[in-house]
Amino acid sequence: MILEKIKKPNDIHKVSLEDFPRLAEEIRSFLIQTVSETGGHLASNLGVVELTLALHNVLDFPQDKLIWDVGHQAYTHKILTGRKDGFKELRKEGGLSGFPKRNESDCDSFDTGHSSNSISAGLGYVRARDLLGEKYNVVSVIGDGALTGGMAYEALNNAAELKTNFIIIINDNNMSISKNVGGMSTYLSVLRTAEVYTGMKLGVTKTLKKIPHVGTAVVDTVRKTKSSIKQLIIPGMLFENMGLTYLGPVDGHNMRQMMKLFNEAKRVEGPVVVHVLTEKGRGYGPASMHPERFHGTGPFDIQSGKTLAEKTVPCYTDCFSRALCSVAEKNPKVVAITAAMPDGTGLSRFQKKFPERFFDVGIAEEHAVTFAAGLALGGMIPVFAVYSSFLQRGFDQIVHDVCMQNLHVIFAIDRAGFVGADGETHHGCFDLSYLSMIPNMTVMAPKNGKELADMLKYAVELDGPCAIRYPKGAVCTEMEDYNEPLEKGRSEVITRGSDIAVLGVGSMVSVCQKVCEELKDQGLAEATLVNARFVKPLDTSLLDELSRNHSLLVTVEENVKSGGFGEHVSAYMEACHPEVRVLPLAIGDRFIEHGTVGSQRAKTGLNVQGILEAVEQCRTDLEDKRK
Ligand SMILES: Cc1ncc(C[n+]2csc(CCOP(=O)(O)OP(=O)(O)O)c2C)c(N)n1
Ligand SMILES: CC(=O)[C@@H](O)[C@H](O)COP(=O)(O)O
Ligand SMILES: [Mg+2]
Repeated sequence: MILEKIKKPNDIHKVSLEDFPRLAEEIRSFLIQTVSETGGHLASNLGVVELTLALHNVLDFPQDKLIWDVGHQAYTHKILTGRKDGFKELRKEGGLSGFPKRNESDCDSFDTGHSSNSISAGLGYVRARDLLGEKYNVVSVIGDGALTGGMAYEALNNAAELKTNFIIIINDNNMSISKNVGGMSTYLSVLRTAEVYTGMKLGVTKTLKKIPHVGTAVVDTVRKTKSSIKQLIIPGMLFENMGLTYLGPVDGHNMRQMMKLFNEAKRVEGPVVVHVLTEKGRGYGPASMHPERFHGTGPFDIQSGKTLAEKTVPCYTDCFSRALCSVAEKNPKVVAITAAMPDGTGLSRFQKKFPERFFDVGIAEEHAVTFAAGLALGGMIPVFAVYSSFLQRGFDQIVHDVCMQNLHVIFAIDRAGFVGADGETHHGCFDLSYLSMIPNMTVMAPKNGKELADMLKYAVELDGPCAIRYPKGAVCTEMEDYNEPLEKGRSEVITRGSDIAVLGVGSMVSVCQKVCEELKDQGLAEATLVNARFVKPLDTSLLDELSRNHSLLVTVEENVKSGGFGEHVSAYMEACHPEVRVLPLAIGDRFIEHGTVGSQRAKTGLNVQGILEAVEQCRTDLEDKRK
């Protein structure tokens, strides 16, 4: 095994070029075997094996800086930097992260997880390097999907002014998670067939030279200008016209060609774009045939490619997906938007049923929000289905373009709360805070799948901006008999008791129900259980009512404490009912790394045991104070 020789960074330099294809094969077998057991991002990683080998061959770690956009494709980089043994614990608590992490290795130059920021980060490194008079290479690797995100263009625009070396690699596999979309994707397709243009270029040169007296001079002049004759033939040489050198396209599975080009790129005094063509899922039949299914996968059977999930339980995404189609059938104004995640958000079903009312805007959450604002003003009812953590990108647009104009835009926010194996970059634990502080916004969270469907119907009828946030994973089917009609800003009381009231938000309601049962089993008076339903507007009339026969209100939410539901309740109670103690339970002021959702909830005290302990502690404090 050649792979056995790779124990630490730069060991690749000891491998002879002839052995590279075998090494690539060994890495692919290792990746397939490992990910089939642990789950992870397989297809993208299989596509960049040779690209990573070629890069490692021309770079030195840790002094050179390699920044992987999104970072889901950095497995080979991890293997080549001495982390192969860690793959047994890939994405598990305390184990190897699925993304680059500076605290995991000094060969990881930037922590990533969200897309389209690698060029900005790389450019920052370049400017710092030059200011400090240091000498190292900076390489940002960005996928064709990530290149649909606005930040990438802001960075390219800025990078164009550089006079020193900065290598930007476009890893073009003609796929985002799903089929890539938009004009840039089309443009890359044109460049992909550049051999055709190379042929034409020679042809045109010959033709020009045939023009009597001036032909040769024209060719020479064009050659001498920076623009090169290529521009006469390739329509819109976007990168070159901007001031970046464009090299490629090069076969991303041909290591010799890539290394030659990378070495050339290192010599360019300025920003250089190297266009590398790769195949997503390469080397594993099921993944190359279904790259979207193997983009991120759970454990699977290598032979058949089938996932090993014991049984398929319906998830919130599925529930949302059906509910949306149902409201869209009744209301032709309902349109749906995704930022490159039709499968993850469940919009694929809508896309099939209502193709003309479906919009995939690429990985462009900021644009999606303002696009929705325009749709709303034009008379449609847009539903932007998006993961909580990715919506963070669109914050200003929510404030400025949607809420300030009080527009009827619906945000269907998936993956709200902990997400497990993807870790801190992907948790949706800020949305309750960053949404509920914006004027005009209504913020809801359903206790179960049935309520999610009801909230969506309600949101379509409502006017003004509105968000519904729901968690990753299996849908809660408990408490389905509790389904009072939704009323703006009104919570739902599930059980009425006294002394202690437990107010849960969304995913935490079923957990709170178990807490109340436990409290009852402990011989305490029956606690009141409240399904908050609305985080904004706050149900202040219920809080007034609860203040009459409760001494303690416990709020529980899968969101950071700062700016969350609990803080809003605390502020109100302090102002209006200071005699009632509020115990806000939420995520503390820190990032929670990868693991299982269960362990992440336990770590932050958001499980039955954690809540009971906090309540017990609080009651003891109250008792002590009374004495
Ligand atoms: C801001 C943001 N939105 C959405 C995502 C989800 N996401 C992760 S990878 C990906 C597709 C990336 O495509 P590409 O850059 O071409 O990489 P490939 O998977 O093809 O290697 C998407 C949409 C994300 N990580 N960050
Ligand atoms: C890398 C990335 O951002 C996505 O692939 C993400 O991991 C998808 O998460 P889900 O598996 O929850 O859809
Ligand atoms: Mg791609």
